[in-house]
Amino acid sequence: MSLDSSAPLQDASRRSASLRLRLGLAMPVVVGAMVGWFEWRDGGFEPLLPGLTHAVELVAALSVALMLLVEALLLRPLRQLASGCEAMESAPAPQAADMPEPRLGAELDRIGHAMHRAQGSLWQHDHEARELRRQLAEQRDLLERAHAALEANQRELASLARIDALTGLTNQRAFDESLRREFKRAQRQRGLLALAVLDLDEFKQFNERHGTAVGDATLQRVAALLNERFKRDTDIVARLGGEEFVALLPGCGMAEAQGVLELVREDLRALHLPDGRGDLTLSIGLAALSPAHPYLSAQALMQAADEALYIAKHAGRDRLSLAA
Ligand SMILES: Nc1nc2c(ncn2[C@@H]2O[C@H](COP(=O)(O)OP(=O)(O)OP(=O)(O)O)[C@@H](O)[C@H]2O)c(=O)[nH]1
Repeated sequence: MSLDSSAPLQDASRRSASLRLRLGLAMPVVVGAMVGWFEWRDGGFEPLLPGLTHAVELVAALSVALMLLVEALLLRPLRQLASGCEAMESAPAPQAADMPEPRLGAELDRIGHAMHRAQGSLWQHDHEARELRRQLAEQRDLLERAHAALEANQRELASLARIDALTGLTNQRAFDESLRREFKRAQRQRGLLALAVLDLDEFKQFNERHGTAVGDATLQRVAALLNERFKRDTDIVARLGGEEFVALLPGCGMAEAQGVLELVREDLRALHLPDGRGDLTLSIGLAALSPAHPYLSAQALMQAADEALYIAKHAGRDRLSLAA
């Protein structure tokens, strides 16, 4: 069954022509009636009769004018609308693919896609930034730990720089500082300060007989002996190097120091460490600062103790020699 799509349009066109015809007939009647009513109201039908021709002309003119007005304002637009509809109806239906997308919709779509891509990109950047922050925190943590380890190492190094690695005693550098400090203090306070230099006898032979490892162990035992004998907080025992030790005894005079040092010599002999000639022995040089026996400087006191040691060695070793 086929549908005639032009039928409603033809019907509308027919109704438009019929309307025009009815208006053409009704208009003179309506206008005539109106003119008649105005004439009757102003003076009845008597004055109308002589001017009938004039009235007919007036009705005809007004009817034509009204017809033209209706034609221009109503009928012509209606016809144009009808022909427009007719054209739309007769045009082939556009395929969906051929239909251009509305411009606004396309723009909104493009903006939507761009925003979606920007959102993805922002999310990616945010993710990368978080990852970078995490790595940065890790690196900072590592750096802080490395810094702490470095500080600990530096402290240890500084401490090692003041300590003899083999015996754990104060080393020469730290001892020199202590000697200068204690000497000045004793001078200022007119106090006592004893300084002993202790040197193992014939230690070269001892090493050769027992080996360096035993020699090392022996140096450690001597260090322990000295630590045992010089226990006061103010006592300072150091290893100057090789088989040479020192004991700095603030507040200690010559006689008191001599007594303790003789005990140290006995302690060592009691260990019975054979060196080829007999047991290992010590030679000691002792010097002491006192108001009665001043020295000009810490170096002078040290030199006096060294000279006393030299005398002890040349006097046959295994003895304590007092500085003059
Ligand atoms: N085992 C060991 N031996 C050392 C160390 N330092 C120095 N010596 C040794 O101590 C010996 C010192 O020898 P010398 O300076 O001739 O003195 P000595 O043999 O004790 O002779 P005198 O001092 O004159 O009695 C050398 O053989 C050094 O090698 C050490 O740290 N460990």
